[in-house]
Amino acid sequence: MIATTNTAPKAKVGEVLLEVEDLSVAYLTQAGPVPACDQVSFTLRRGEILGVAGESGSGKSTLITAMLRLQRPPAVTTGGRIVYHPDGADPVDLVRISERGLRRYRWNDLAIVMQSAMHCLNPVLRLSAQFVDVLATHNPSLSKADALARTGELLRMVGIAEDRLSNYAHELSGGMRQRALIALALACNPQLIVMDEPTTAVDVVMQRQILAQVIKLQAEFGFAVIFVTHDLSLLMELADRIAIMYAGRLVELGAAADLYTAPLHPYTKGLRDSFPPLHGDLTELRGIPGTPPNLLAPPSGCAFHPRCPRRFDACDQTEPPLIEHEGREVACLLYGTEGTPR
Ligand SMILES: Nc1ncnc2c1ncn2[C@@H]1O[C@H](COP(=O)(O)OP(=O)(O)OP(=O)(O)O)[C@@H](O)[C@H]1O
Repeated sequence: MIATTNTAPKAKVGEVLLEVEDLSVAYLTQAGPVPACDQVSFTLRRGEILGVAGESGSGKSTLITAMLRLQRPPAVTTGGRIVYHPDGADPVDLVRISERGLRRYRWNDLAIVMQSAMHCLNPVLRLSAQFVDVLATHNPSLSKADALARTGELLRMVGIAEDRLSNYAHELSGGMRQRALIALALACNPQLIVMDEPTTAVDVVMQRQILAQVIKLQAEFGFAVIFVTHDLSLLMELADRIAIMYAGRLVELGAAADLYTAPLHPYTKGLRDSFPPLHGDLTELRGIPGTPPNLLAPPSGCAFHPRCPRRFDACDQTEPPLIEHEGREVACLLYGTEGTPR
């Protein structure tokens, strides 16, 4: 009998897992640094599902790749800390830990499912070989037969029949590849799975199905999830809390239902009104006029002010800090330090 899957002990659900503090990441381009992630801070608890939403180019992928230190040049982490609290051990700062030290946690504790499933699976290896490789690396004493049995179990968990074990990546549909990657991410019983929205090869219905499966597994095993998407209505269904990014900054963070039903930031409201609600009557969709800024030359003050229906005089001069307001965090001058809307 091989060890079955188990992850974060349920009793620990709610404890702090990760603290991201003032994380800044820039792409050092010939035209100058692009501050794609600018002093982002949030705390993630064990077993929590955090959604990260924002338009294309708002810095979501930059944030999550930097969190696991998987960014590639020209991206550079220019400041901040990512404090990971391993189960039963002292916290570590993932920004400063050695590459070797980091390897201990990456995949074992902190797994990521990237946007492009096709490119993450090895095209010349059968699925079975890829899983056995990963399992053997993390548990050298596992026999091949046990590794294969465990692979079958992992694939079943994400709804892939075992007869796919001998398939190559190109023989799988986009949705299956995505599921296979999720199974691979689950292989080492992680504490956290970070998922970037699949942008190609998976339609919206398939995306919902895959996510529903992840949430089911999450409920069973208790790992935390960070899920990145454009689609706020999807997060409203799945996430405990939602973080909204605009031009590399966190502009609102709060409980999913609060943020969706009563958004504070005008950008959050615009984003919400750009997607059809999952339930209820169809309403007219209103996009957000204008386009996200060029981060090489961002607008002065609040980066959203040129597109904001509620801007006032100070908005093009003062960059709003992220403050606490009505139980959530928001970066908008409409909400003063006294906590009252102006
Ligand atoms: N290799 C790069 N060189 C320079 N700038 C980059 C590079 N990659 C991304 N950027 C810039 O960084 C910013 C954030 O990009 P990022 O991909 O993180 O956004 P995103 O919210 O994940 O977008 P999407 O939803 O389209 O994936 C954008 O302005 C983008 O143009």
